[in-house]
Amino acid sequence: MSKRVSLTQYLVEQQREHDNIPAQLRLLIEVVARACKRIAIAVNKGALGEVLGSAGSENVQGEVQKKLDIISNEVLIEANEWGGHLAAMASEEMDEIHIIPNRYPQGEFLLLFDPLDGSSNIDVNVSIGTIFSVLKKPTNHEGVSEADFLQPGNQQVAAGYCVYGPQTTLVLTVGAGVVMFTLDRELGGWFLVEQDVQIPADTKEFAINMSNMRHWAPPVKRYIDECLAGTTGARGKDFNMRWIASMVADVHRILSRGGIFMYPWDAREPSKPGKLRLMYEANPMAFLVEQAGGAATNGQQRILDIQPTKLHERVSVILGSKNEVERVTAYHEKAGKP
Ligand SMILES: O=P(O)(O)OC[C@H]1O[C@](O)(COP(=O)(O)O)[C@@H](O)[C@@H]1O
Ligand SMILES: [Mg+2]
Ligand SMILES: [Mg+2]
Repeated sequence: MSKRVSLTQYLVEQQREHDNIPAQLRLLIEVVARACKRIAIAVNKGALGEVLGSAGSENVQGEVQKKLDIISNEVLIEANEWGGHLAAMASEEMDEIHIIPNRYPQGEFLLLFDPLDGSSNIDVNVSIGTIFSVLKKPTNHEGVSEADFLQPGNQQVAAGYCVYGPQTTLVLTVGAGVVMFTLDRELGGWFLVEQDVQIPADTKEFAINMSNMRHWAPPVKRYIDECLAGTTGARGKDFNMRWIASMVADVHRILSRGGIFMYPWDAREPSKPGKLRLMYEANPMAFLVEQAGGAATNGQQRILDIQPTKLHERVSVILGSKNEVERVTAYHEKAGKP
């Protein structure tokens, strides 16, 4: 068997040879990876660990929280609080930002996460995940506030996710391509399995929740109608469809073999730009997808260029294989908003 490269080894080598991972960021990524390992263990125990089912509470977006949403959030907070790398954290499951308490050393980074993505799949034993994003705290003032988090995604210094599926895999970018590490449960370590991940520019596979079709805007309807028409329509080729309902798992498939993922604006709640969260879901995934040669827009503009106005902001998401994303975006441009 060829020599295995561990996550630590990979990060240290990147730091030494390419100077693209400062020591504090490397340590922060390792802490997040350790937290994901703990979440993976809890996910794996399932009913035996009494982690399934609803927690009986609601988060700031009015969604019912699952026990694992709360457990994963607590694991990430606890693991990252004392390390000295962070100034504050923000989570899909917390109304407000979590400032690192004074009793711990303060760091220069901000960590944002969707602790458990794909909550509707927890109890049915389908792949779920954790998504994270790292920003630098602005240095022009003392202390930290929510406003410090409101940076466009193009300011991210690292982003990634962990997918808890048949394998537990950590996918990471620090702005120099995308790498994947799989957890070896016996050894308890992460090992490099994929380097320089690339998304093919063309695809014949789309992912969208088709049950919302009647609520879509015309450009999305046009694109999907053309895919469904297959060889008999404008595209002249047949398409396949996949929808896992865990963004992490759908994006992981796209990073592995290409495809397009869409959770567009729809008319069910017209005042909301979309279902997915800009800061915890769209930005980190857009960073990864672009770093793998793909594209990510909200139909109007590059997701990474959106200036957030609030922490829990939602956004329409179209991402994956470049040529397909550009096609859907062009359909939006022709049609005007949304
Ligand atoms: O059930 P729907 O409407 O198809 O939504 C599925 C989408 O919702 C999400 O589960 C939202 O994430 P959370 O589970 O973190 O709330 C995405 O992962 C997924 O793409
Ligand atoms: Mg999510
Ligand atoms: Mg979630």
